[in-house]
Amino acid sequence: MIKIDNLTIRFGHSQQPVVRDLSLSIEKGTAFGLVGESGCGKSTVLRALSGLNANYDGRIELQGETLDRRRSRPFFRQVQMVFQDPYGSLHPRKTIRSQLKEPLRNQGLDTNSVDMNAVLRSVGLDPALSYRFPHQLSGGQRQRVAIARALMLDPDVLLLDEPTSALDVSVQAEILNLLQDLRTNRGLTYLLVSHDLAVVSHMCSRVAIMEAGEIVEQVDVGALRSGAVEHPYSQRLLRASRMYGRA
Ligand SMILES: Nc1ncnc2c1ncn2[C@@H]1O[C@H](COP(=O)(O)OP(=O)(O)OP(=O)(O)O)[C@@H](O)[C@H]1O
Repeated sequence: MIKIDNLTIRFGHSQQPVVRDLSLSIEKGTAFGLVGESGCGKSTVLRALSGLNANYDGRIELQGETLDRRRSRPFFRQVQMVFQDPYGSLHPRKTIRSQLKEPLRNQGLDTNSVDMNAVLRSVGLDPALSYRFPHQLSGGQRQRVAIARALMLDPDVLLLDEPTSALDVSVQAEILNLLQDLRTNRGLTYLLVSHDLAVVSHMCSRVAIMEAGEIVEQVDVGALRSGAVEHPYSQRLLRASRMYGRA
């Protein structure tokens, strides 16, 4: 579904790239995790893939087609992003209803062409909440709204940037389970960025471990769960995680 070849990203005139020669591929209908410590470049990869940053070297393919650096409208029907902080990603003075219609407006589609109430129900929200503003919802409800907005165009791929790390621990599991169910029911493909090995091991079948802009190792989730990682950095990350001792 997604193939990234030799992605390199620099900011400004810096010689030192923030992401260096990164390659990975993601099978359709699977969830792929990108993990690593804060600042290693995970979000930068996601932003390049999503079209938010067109300034990269290398090649990104979607379903076998190389993407133009300036993404076209159809790209956004296929690929949508969910950010870490739903409060920041939702407009404070617009109702949920109005914000859910935005992706349709951006595509020049009739805003009544999608059954918004059905989408809201599919993320576990009562459609009556759509007349509220973001501050009138809980953190978990807001993230459900952000997920609903990403689903309005019925995409194939969701790019998930730390989708639960701004939430209470009790709510995190609910949102992760929701994302799991949505992927299965809709046949979605996920690229999930997280600093939390427990989250990626719960959600993903394949995981790339990133250190300072480079992937040091890619493993199946079984290897992660059993501690069978080889690179010293991966071993250190595993020892430091809350998964340590559970394997
Ligand atoms: N627009 C930008 N201009 C300059 N430097 C940037 C820009 N965006 C990111 N960086 C730098 O790139 C590096 C990687 O940042 P990035 O946000 O991708 O890391 P991350 O692994 O996602 O970390 P976190 O989990 O904390 O978000 C950091 O050193 C950051 O300061």
